[in-house]
Amino acid sequence: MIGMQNVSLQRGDKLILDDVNIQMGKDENWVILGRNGSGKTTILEMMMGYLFPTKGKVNVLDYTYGECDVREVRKEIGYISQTLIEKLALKDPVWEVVATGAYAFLRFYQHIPDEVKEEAHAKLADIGFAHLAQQPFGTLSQGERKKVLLARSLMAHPKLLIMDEPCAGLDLYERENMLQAVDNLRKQDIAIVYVTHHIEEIMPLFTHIVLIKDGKVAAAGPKKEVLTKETIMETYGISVELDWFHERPWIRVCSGG
Ligand SMILES: Nc1ncnc2c1ncn2[C@@H]1O[C@H](COP(=O)(O)OP(=O)(O)OP(=O)(O)O)[C@@H](O)[C@H]1O
Repeated sequence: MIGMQNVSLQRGDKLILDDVNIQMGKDENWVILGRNGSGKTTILEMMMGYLFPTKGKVNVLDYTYGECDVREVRKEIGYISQTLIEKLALKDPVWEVVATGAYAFLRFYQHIPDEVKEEAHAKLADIGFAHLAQQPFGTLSQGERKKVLLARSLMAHPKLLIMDEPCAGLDLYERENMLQAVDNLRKQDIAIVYVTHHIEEIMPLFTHIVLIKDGKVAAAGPKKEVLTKETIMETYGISVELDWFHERPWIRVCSGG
């Protein structure tokens, strides 16, 4: 599904990624964890083909970057980030914002085909938002906007969905609501790559974790092997106790770093 082989990225004197090797298989859903500035977003941007490595190779789906048309790859990937929310039209009705996902447009300037309209309404109904369809996007809460973005990303029937901190800034209720929508994606044939700062967001659908430290892979593999109090200490420099409850990891901090 995704392969990064000996990937490094140098910007001036700074080695942002240092010999990163990650192999994400089909039927696996991955979480990327790491401290601020460790290189997580840089990795996502390489997966999207927005950034190219100074060394190494990146394969996504059946494509190899550098040997394919990046626009073709992007058609098969959904990308959810705060930056995208900021670019969408706040005055447009919610269903229209969802419909733009079918073409990766930011807004429509032409007729929207009936079947696209219908699918947008159906996607909103799937997340329990049929009642919000006509409301201007800008009037929604942050949590509602993020769920709408999720519905929008599914309009293009992506094979891969990349999510950069989709729960950032959400209250407990909105976060759990969003996480449930993410977990429900298990019913669809989509591989997910998810970046977060919050370990408890690792929902049961996630199978694998990669820990990034200072631009390097500190550990990668099946979630229960990779996520331990020792690896958390190594990555974050904080001593914790870790418990799995309802197939989600929860941490208790023992002492500051
Ligand atoms: N063009 C650039 N020139 C120099 N350094 C850069 C450049 N772009 C990013 N960086 C640095 O690369 C590092 C990794 O950034 P990145 O945004 O990938 O981190 P992150 O793990 O996503 O962080 P956060 O969790 O805070 O979002 C940071 O230290 C950042 O300052």
